Amino acid sequence: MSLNELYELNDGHQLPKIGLGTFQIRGYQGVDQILTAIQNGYRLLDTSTNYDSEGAVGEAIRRSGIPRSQFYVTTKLPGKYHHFDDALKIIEESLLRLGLDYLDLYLIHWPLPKRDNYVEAWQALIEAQRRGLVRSIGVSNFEKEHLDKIISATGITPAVNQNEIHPYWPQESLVATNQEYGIVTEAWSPLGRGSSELTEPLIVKLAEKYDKNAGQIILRWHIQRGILPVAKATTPQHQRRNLDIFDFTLTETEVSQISDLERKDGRVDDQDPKEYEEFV
Ligand SMILES: NC(=O)C1=CN([C@@H]2O[C@H](COP(=O)(O)OP(=O)(O)OC[C@H]3O[C@@H](n4cnc5c(N)ncnc54)[C@H](OP(=O)(O)O)[C@@H]3O)[C@@H](O)[C@H]2O)C=CC1
Ligand SMILES: O=C(O)C(=O)[C@@H](O)[C@H](O)C(=O)CO
Repeated sequence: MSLNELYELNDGHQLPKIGLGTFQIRGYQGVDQILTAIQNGYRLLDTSTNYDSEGAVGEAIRRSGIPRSQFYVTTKLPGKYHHFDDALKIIEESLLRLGLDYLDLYLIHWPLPKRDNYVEAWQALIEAQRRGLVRSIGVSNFEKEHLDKIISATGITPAVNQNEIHPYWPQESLVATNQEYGIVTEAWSPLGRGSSELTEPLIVKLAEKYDKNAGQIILRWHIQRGILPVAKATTPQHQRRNLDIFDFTLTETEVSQISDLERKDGRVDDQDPKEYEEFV
């Protein structure tokens, strides 16, 4: 397996095995940090209208001098735009902010089931794909019941579900559901947002065994579970190391041992998709 291998999506498109998260990477400094990541080899860039980093992502792509066709750009629909016409307009706004004429992947950021407009939002994404604004469409933070509802209402299965996944929150059941439905799972906060997961004795022991660092062990665990981690890294050394995870293999037992680090309160920020309301 190598960095150049791609995940195949259920709509015929592809995605790299790992991406760069851009939550809180913005402004001129953000452009520099994303440009460095691109120079270090990242081609999948994950942003969101909610992050206010779409401008920095687009500028870094332009400054890189690398053809747009080599990038995989993802952005996401905020909850306040879960209505059909609004969603299509904000997708166009994202394209304007990024300075691109299509998106590779567009996700509903959160289902917001209390508001219960996510089926209408999904219908808008289907229309955006039909109009050629986006290549692939997917969801984020959707659980089985939310997936079932949009699939039965429209007959269209998302290509991707981006979920919170890290060693304290491995989400084995949801990952299995995504797999059963032919949906590629992306992991957000794949490193537990740089928390104590990186100093867990098991992770440190495996890092020594494989002559890697803790972040690389965790990212390798995602890859061997068939998951696409979207890891944020502003430090150039972290950026480089996080791509250097394709020259070793954890044993099946080690993969299971890392999953066993699960905690009941393992979420990074207590964001339960059944309850969570976006901050805007
Ligand atoms: N769909 C959704 O609802 C959500 C999506 N996301 C997406 O997921 C992305 C990643 O999640 P995020 O919450 O940012 O957290 P991550 O789990 O990616 O952790 C990022 C932190 O880990 C540090 N780090 C990165 N690599 C290493 C390494 N090799 N060793 C040690 N530390 C390391 C970074 O430091 P440094 O910056 O110094 O390199 C940073 O502090 C977001 O940026 C966003 O794109 C996030 C939350 C929710
Ligand atoms: O970063 C994102 O994509 C989010 O959805 C945010 O909610 C993030 O997880 C967060 O923690 C904001 O405080």
